Amino acid sequence: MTGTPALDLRSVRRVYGFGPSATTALDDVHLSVPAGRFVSLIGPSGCGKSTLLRIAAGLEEPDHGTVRVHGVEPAEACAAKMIGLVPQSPALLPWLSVLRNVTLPHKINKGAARRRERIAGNAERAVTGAPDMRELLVKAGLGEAMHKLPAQLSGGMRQRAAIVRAFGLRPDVLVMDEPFSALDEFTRESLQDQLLDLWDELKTTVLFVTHSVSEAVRLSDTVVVMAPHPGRIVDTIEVDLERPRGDRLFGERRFHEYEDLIRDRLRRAWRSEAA
Ligand SMILES: Nc1ncnc2c1ncn2[C@@H]1O[C@H](COP(=O)(O)OP(=O)(O)OP(=O)(O)O)[C@@H](O)[C@H]1O
Repeated sequence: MTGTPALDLRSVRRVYGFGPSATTALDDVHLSVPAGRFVSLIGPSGCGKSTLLRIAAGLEEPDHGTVRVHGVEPAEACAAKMIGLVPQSPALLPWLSVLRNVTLPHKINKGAARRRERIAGNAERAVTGAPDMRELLVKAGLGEAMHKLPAQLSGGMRQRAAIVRAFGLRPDVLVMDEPFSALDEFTRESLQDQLLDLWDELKTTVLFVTHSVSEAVRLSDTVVVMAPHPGRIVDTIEVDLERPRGDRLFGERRFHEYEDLIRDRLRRAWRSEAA
């Protein structure tokens, strides 16, 4: 897959509604993400982050422009289960144990592996198959909880289960829409650690929406700053901090310099809107 970006959006435009009440959610968006990168989208409310995610995940089509996922159209990538989605609140099936919830997608999507193999250059990932879900649950701190029902878990545990489930199909691209926004700070940091561990092990490309500057810096290789009216990309910042990025990172000057830089770019995005 060398050379073909995991995600490639060119001149993407998305407008909701018509006439004077139309909203340009995305205007002339270009984004190319090499395979294996962790990219965060950050920006004021309404700047089109979720719209961009939905378009990248094939849940919505742009009005103009092209989108490719490992060189193919999002619909084809979806059919081959190359794209995983973690929404803001975890949608687990309440009558199934955690273990059955996370293994279910693999069971019902067996045909996807064959489709994936047929997509040029993608055979290598497809044949490696699904990771051991019990092992992933243990890694995510859910070893004791794997036979419990979702209702018996805390919010943070449910979100961890949803992340493990998304990784279960070994998606080439994982899109995550503010998955930790409803959690307290400590749970959030612990989930960031676990997400980074899983990402490091499975080498998935991640597109992650967040409102938290420190979360974006801690997790990402690249932070994409967006501005609204019209929704657009205004800055792309490469985060050149060593990995693994444990708690120690919070004490490092360079970490805070990146936070300051991104806050400054966000302020400019706000000002450009107000002007
Ligand atoms: N289905 C829709 N119909 C009409 N307008 C929509 C629709 N979805 C999004 N929009 C509008 O498009 C713009 C971008 O919305 P989007 O949800 O992508 O922004 P966001 O950056 O994710 O916002 P937030 O941070 O508040 O979640 C907003 O003005 C929103 O009102």
